[in-house]
Amino acid sequence: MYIVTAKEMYDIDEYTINEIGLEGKLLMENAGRAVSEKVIKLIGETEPVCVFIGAGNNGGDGFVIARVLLDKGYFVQVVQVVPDEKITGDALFHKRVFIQCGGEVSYLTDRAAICKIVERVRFVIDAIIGIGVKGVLREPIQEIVHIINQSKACVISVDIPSGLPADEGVTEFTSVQADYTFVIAAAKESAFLVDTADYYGQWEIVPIGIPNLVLRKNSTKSQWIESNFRKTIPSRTVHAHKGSHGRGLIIGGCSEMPGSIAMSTKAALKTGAGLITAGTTEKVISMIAATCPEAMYMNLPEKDGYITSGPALTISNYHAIAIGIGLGRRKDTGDVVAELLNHAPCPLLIDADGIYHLKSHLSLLKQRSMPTIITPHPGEMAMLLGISISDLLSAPFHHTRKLAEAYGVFIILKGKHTIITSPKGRQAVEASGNPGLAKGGTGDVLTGIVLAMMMQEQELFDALCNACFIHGKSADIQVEEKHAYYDLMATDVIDGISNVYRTFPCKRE
Ligand SMILES: NC(=O)C1=CN([C@@H]2O[C@H](COP(=O)(O)OP(=O)(O)OC[C@H]3O[C@@H](n4cnc5c(N)ncnc54)[C@H](O)[C@@H]3O)[C@@H](O)[C@H]2O)[C@@H](O)CC1
Ligand SMILES: [K+]
Repeated sequence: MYIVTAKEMYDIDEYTINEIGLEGKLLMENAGRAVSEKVIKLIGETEPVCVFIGAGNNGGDGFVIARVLLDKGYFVQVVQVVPDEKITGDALFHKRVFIQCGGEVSYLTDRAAICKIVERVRFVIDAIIGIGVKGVLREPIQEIVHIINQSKACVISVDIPSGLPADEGVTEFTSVQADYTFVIAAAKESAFLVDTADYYGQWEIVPIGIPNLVLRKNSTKSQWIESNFRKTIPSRTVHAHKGSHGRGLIIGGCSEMPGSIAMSTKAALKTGAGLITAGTTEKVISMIAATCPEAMYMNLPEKDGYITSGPALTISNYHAIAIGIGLGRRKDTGDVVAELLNHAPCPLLIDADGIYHLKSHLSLLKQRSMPTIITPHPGEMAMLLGISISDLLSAPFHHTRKLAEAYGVFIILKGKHTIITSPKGRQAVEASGNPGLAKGGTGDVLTGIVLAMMMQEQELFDALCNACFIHGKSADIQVEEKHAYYDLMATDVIDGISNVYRTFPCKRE
């Protein structure tokens, strides 16, 4: 499930056509057929359909769809929204084939005529513009898009809702609001962004015969889905003992936030960590020890209820360390974060208040010889970058990659579409989870899950993706089986980890 920019998609098309030898006309035929199949499943047998067609290859896909539907006996009306001379190349080829097969094409831009057609059909297929859109839609297409959006018809977009940019970073646009989008060959970046994702409606990718190797060669991003989880999650061997699955240390907690470290610790153990030590203040230990009897505890020095650095903090004996949850923002607490950045001899995960302190110690990241992972939400990420949240969210792939590459850090940018980025710029989107997760404590649970995954035998990037998958799927299964978005609690997400392992057993189990 690759994710591409418009340029990457054009490179993929070009390589497939020129190097692999699959002609453009054939790809268009495949695209139109693949979308038609989905459309037929969606609309049933007798519904009249109107296909709106623009000047480029997206319109060419529209002519193929119109032909396939006509051939299957549907009443198909084709509205071409540009003059005849604009239809060229492969699109013109498929327009001629459509007409040869008995199809009729009307060139229409008149508002009244278009309103009349749209009122009469229950389904509109939007093949006006695809990934070739430049800037805000010009007239008369903009008005036609408004008419489509105001109609009661169910709108099915081909590849991308017309007018919507494929790439991140474009903030001004007018777009078709689709109910369904059948995306050609690979997902486009805009399907994962806060301001553009909803225009797609429900969407799915349809393959059109582009070889996988071409897709792989030309994209650096993909979606992390169930099959990735099943393939990469390591099995537990029968000879394993608690030391085989990682000794982890979680540092955090203060008098006001004792529960956070309890949840991270529990989540780490539930995810499969062998041994977890919670490093926190004496008071917090006394508050949480009974809730998590499986954990060990490290009593850390404190000042006014917050952890400070001191000799009690021993860090040499762990496979991975997490710091930040419920830590507080005092300067001397930040010194503990700096100490770990300087001396932690293992992978280090920094979250929550740890990320706040990291802002003053960013340069230390570059000199670490072991990996560092940060798990910011958009507010924390924007703070690290010194930009606004809206700027971050308009181009999250770009901004996270920039920070990851500049500081050699792995980043999990949390959100509806969580983006995982490696220091080399590899990126994955993990999209499980639901609005029930928008609640205090769920980030602490994720930290525990990530720490546990970091200590299992898998590539670190895969481990981070799998952690996000476990967290999101746990919430999804809980909501499917016994909770609602309202009452899902962070502790329910911990309990639900069992469901994830039972629902998606790893292949060797
Ligand atoms: N071989 C290929 O390249 C394939 C391409 N495919 C389809 O082709 C699409 C890309 O095709 P194209 O590159 O021809 O581009 P599009 O078909 O997306 O759109 C280009 C047309 O839109 C017009 N346009 C752009 N911005 C506009 C604006 N702001 N206002 C009004 N009109 C505007 C342009 O004048 C141009 O005529 C994909 O989205 C996909 O649907 C598929 O058929 C598969 C194969
Ligand atoms: K379209």
